[in-house]
Amino acid sequence: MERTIISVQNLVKNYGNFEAVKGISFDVHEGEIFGLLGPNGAGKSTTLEIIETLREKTSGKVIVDGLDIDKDPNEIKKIIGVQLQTSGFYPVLNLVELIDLFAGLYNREANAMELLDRVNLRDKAKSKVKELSGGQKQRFSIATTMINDPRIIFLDEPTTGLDPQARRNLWELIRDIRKKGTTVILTTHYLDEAEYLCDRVAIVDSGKIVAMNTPDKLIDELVATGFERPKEVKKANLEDVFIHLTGRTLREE
Ligand SMILES: Nc1ncnc2c1ncn2[C@@H]1O[C@H](COP(=O)(O)OP(=O)(O)OP(=O)(O)O)[C@@H](O)[C@H]1O
Repeated sequence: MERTIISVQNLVKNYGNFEAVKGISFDVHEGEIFGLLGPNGAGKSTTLEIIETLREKTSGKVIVDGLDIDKDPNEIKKIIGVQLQTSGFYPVLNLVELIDLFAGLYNREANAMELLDRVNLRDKAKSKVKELSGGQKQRFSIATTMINDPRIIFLDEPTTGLDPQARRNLWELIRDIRKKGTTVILTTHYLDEAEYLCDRVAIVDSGKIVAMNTPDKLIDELVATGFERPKEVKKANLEDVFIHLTGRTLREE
């Protein structure tokens, strides 16, 4: 039996008269990668930020690992890791110094080199964030989510703007984090990413969940309605060509 680690019930968020989130409910199971998919403005980031305790909800109930967001937001903060935009990092500090700074804020000891190893950035330990490539910046921001050894990490569009090799590298990193027992909740616009990474997805549209299941079951449900994709005449696509020619290894270093 799966254990529910996040429970969202009838969540509503209004910005003035505008209803950004219109009463959504979902559970995230411990140890899974759960994806929120949806077009721009669907309400994905708003939903994540409410669960992260960074944004006030209008109504509804959110329970994170048994803790009520209205009663124990500070306890929730201790067990989650939130990916920050890399533009927010202090520009004068190098990667090790930034990790030490965050560890201090969490009141924790952190082994900076071990964390950098996990995201394949040991050789950049003395670099500043602005000296990193896009993929390296994303990997570093994921490393910072793990400083407090969280039970759950939140990733908001972790691979947006990355090249195919860097995306695949990040997918393996996210799977590796899950393999070590951390629950992952992420948002993405990329459906191939959701299909490859997520155990279950919720498709959000205009503030409502329109479907929720494993990617496989959602596809089976669509096929059962008689839907058929126009026949693919080629056995590969342009991305296959690109990866075949340029390989899977990271090129950013
Ligand atoms: N602080 C705010 N004040 C007013 N409206 C907001 C605010 N934040 C978000 N919105 C609106 O709420 C809606 C949902 O925004 P949200 O950022 O949650 O969507 P999203 O699904 O994450 O979109 P994206 O994929 O573009 O990041 C949008 O219409 C947005 O314009």
